This record gives sequence, structure tokens and C-alpha cells, in this order.
Amino acid sequence: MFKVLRKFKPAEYLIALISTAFIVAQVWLDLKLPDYMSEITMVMQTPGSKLSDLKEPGMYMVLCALASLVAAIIVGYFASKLATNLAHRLRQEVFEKVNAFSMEEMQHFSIASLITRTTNDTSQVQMIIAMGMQVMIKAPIMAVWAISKIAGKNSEWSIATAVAVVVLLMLVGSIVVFALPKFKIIQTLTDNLNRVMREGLTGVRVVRAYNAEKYQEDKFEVANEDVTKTNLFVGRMMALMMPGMSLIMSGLSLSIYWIGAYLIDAAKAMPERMQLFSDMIVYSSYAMQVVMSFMMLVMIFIMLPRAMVSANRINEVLDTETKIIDGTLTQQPWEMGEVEFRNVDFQYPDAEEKVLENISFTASPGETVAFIGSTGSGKSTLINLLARFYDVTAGGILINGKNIKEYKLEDLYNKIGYVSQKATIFSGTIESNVAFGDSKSTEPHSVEEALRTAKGLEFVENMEGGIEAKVEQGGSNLSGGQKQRLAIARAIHKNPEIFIFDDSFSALDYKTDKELRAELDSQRRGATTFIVAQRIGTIRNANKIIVLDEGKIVGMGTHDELMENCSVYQEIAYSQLSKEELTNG
Ligand SMILES: Nc1ncnc2c1ncn2[C@@H]1O[C@H](COP(=O)(O)OP(=O)(O)OP(=O)(O)O)[C@@H](O)[C@H]1O
Repeated sequence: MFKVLRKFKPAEYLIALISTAFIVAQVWLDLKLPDYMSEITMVMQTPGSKLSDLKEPGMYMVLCALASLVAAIIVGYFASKLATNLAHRLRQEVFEKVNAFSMEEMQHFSIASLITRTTNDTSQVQMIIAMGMQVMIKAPIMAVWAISKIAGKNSEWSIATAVAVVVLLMLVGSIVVFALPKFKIIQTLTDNLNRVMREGLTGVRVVRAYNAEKYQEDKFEVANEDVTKTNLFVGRMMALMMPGMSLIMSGLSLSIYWIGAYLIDAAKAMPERMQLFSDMIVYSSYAMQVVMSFMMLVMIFIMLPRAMVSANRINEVLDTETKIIDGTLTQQPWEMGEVEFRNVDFQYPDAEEKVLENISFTASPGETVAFIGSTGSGKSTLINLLARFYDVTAGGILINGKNIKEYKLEDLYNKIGYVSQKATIFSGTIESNVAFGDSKSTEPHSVEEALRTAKGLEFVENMEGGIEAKVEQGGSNLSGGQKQRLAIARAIHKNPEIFIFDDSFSALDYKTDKELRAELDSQRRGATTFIVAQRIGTIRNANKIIVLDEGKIVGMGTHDELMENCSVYQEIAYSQLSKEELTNG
């Protein structure tokens, strides 16, 4: 929690200090009220006193109450300003941190948990700061001040107050012991609820098509029930608090008056009795303030653990360093060069076996290198390593003779035009999706040009607004093929030195696939191209085809060479094309 509080700026510490001054003023004003009350009681009991004698202490009482109100409003304003500003900064920092995470860290936290940490957890911290500033500073000052006012006045009343405080602490202690462990559980269960909700919403079509609503509902019900049960338990414990506290406060008032009745009865002289009566009124007011301040402290002790759990969860994200460490090497765009995989091994974090083993090959500038192989053979993993989504476990990947780890990530990504297996589309317009990111290419293609090359201009022109047409979240108003064309246009627009197509042409029909690649060949100006494909037709003209099987290279060469000497490639080829197609091209 302190780590989070250290994120306050110097000006905000000053605001906190000013707020503290207002809190002290407020406590002083609140504790002044019983003094005037005592004065009024004395005046009322004095024979021959007039109504006008009450005017002055009455006026002061009203003024004190009003000034205390103003101070409370100012403190509330400052507290909410500080809390919301800090929450804004935390959300921003978490978002930026998560953006820099590699796939490994993403997988470690899970997307659902990262969302909860950015939203729900920051809200918990915001709430405790807004409340805490007002209560956490006020309660101890008020408790100490009020106790000092009544200390030594009357031992019987002091014992009654002490007993009330002890009972209060015992009540709260037992509640806290039972409720505290639940707070961490609640946050983890909220992560889970988010995950199930996300899964259900993103997969809604499949859920409907498979009549799996009931199954999903049951899954949601379990997650919902878990959160509800835990919240209910905590809620019930808390529900005991308020009546318990009222009971203690009323019990204390009653005890003070009861003890007071005996004391007054025992006193002989009238003035002594009057003094005792006035003291009793004042004492009961101060005693209430003492109990109130302990009550406020208790509230904080209940809220603080939950906020601390949240603050820890936020710190966990902020303290996690991404495994992908930025390099220092910078290079001007358009320095074409060789890409080399040298004895590369790769194993996913937490996986038991290597996914790629001893991968070595070279792609000369301008070459097209294609990867083919059975499902799960490691094709996507291999080209993801080139984009440093993960780092290799052994060996190295070199561009222009330098290990990719040496490059500044920004420079590396400036070189690469990446199209993922599943097209990723953002809400916005066609244009904002194609001209996406901060492209540093010296000569980016125009959006129209990129769309034309990606065979997407025709459908875009038919949309209302053309390239300004609206694109829904995830591209839900586009077809699979249209989304894939947009994603390809995005890479073409960047005009990169290296293209990476991760099975990006499979959503296109054969004819479009062929035309697109021909167009791309004429446009790519010597960029080195890596293509993962399922179809032989997509890659048969590649300069080099690499055949993968269970993470190892089992064949490398041109289509004709592989048809001669690679049985795995031949198997794939014969399963897709007839003998005539293969010989005639
Ligand atoms: N994030 C991950 N964590 C752990 N294992 C993974 C992860 N991603 C992929 N794998 C495993 O790595 C292996 C290779 O996966 P990869 O996606 O590279 O195969 P692929 O050849 O591209 O398959 P496909 O043609 O079906 O896309 C698979 O066995 C898969 O289970």
C-alpha cells in the first residue's frame, strides 16, 4: 500500500498536508461543542437565568458546527481529488506495463486478471484513499483529544468508557479475523468471474450454434455463486457491526447516566449536584466521540486489508519485468539484410518439452521463405520468435548479422510487417485499421494502395463511407476474408523490410490468394517474406520451403527439390493436389 502511496506527486503531498490541517481544525471544532453544551446546561440550571443568556453559547455552538461542516467538505473535496488522480495514474501505469509485457507475462497473469487489476483493484485503492484521508487521520486525533478531555474527570465514567472500547475492539477483532482471509479470495474469484464472462461473450456464436447456453450458464452460475457466497459471508459479518456498535454506544450512554444518577443522588449540596449534572452531559458527549473515533478506526481496519490485497495485486503487475529485454542497436529503415536462424531451440514457459529443436536456415534479402508442416509442428512458434513475442531458449536469430536481441525493439518492429493467424481488427475505421501504429517506414504505401494490393479495395469502396467506414470492435461487421485482407493491407501499408504472414492467406479463396501474392511480389520492393501456409499452392513459388515435423526441420529447398527428396512434403502435396496439378504448376 505504501508503495502505491509513494506515487503521489509533491503537490499532492502538500494537498494532503493542507487537508490534515483542516481535519485538525474540524476535530477541534467538534470537541468544542460539549464545552458550550456544558455552559448552556449550567445557565439553564442557574435560578434567575434568562433566555437571552443562552444566546452567546448557542451562537458559538452553531458557528462551530457550521465551520466543522465547511472543513469536512474541503477535506472531502481534496480527498476525492487525490484518490481519483492516483487511480487514474495507476490505471495508466498498469496499462503501459501490460502493453510492454511479452506473451509469457500475459499468460502468467491471464487477461481476465489483468482487466480486474486495472479496473476493480484500482477502484478499491481509490476508495480507501478517499475514505482513509478523511477517517484515518481524523480518528486517532479525535480519540486522543477526546480521551485527554475526559481523562481524570471521573473514574467510574472512565471505567464505563474503557469497557465500551474493549467490547468494541473485541467485536471488531472477531469480525476481522473471520472476514479478512476472504478478501483475497474475493479478488481471485472476481478474476474468475471475468474470465468466464469474457469467454462466454467472445464465443457467443459457438455457444448458440452448439446449444451450449445451459452449459455456459452453469459455468457462470458456479463462478457467480462463488463470488456471491464469499461476499455474502463478508456482508453478514459486516452486518453485525452496525447494530453491535449502536448497542455499545447506547449501552455506554445508559451507563454514564446511571452512574451519574447515583453520583448526583449521593451529592449533598445543590451546586455540587448541578456541577455533576453538567459534567455528566459533557462526559457523555466526549465518550461518544471516543467511541465514534474507535468506530472510524475499525471501519478503516476493515477496508484497509481489502485495499491492501488490491494494492499488492497492482504492484505485482508493476513490479513484473518483461522477459523481453530491449536492445540498444538502432538501424535506419530499409537496410535490407539477411535473416538467419542459428541452431534455435524453443520451449514454452512451463512446458515440459521443446517445441522447436535445432532450427537453422538463412533467408537472403528479398527471398520468400515458406513453412509447411502438420498441425502443431511449430510453424507459428517459429515465426513468432522472429518478432520476439518470445525469446529463443537456445541458439540465436540474426538480422544483418546481429542478434535480434541487440536491436531496439522499436527498430525491430519498424522492420516487420506482421499478419497473425487470426486477423486482429480494432474498433475505429477502415483507415485507422490499415494506417495502424506509429509506422517509421520512410515510404509507407497509401491506405488505398495497400488495400488494392491486399485485394480489399473493392469491398471497402462498397462500404458506406469508403475508407472512413466504421469498423466495430473485433471487426464484427466484416467477414473473415475481409478482416484478413484488412490485416494484410495493414502490413503492406507499413512497407516493411520483413513480412511475416502466419497462415494469413487461408481465409482467402485460391484465386484471390494467387492474385494477392502476385500483386504483393510486385509491390514489396525486395522485402524478405516469411509465410506459414497450409496450402502447397500458396507457397510453391517460394525461394525456400522449410518442412517442419514435430519441431524439427525435415526438409528444405524449392518445391521441385522437395518433391524429389522430402517424403513429408510429398505426402502433403499429394493430399492436396493431383499429379497433373503438381507437374503443370
Ligand atoms: N502459449 C503456449 N504455451 C504452451 N504451448 C504452446 C503455446 N502455444 C503453442 N503451444 C504448443 O506448441 C506447439 C506448436 O504450436 P504452433 O502454434 O507453433 O503450431 P503450428 O505448426 O503453427 O500449428 P497450426 O498449423 O495448427 O497453426 C503445439 O504443440 C502447441 O500445443
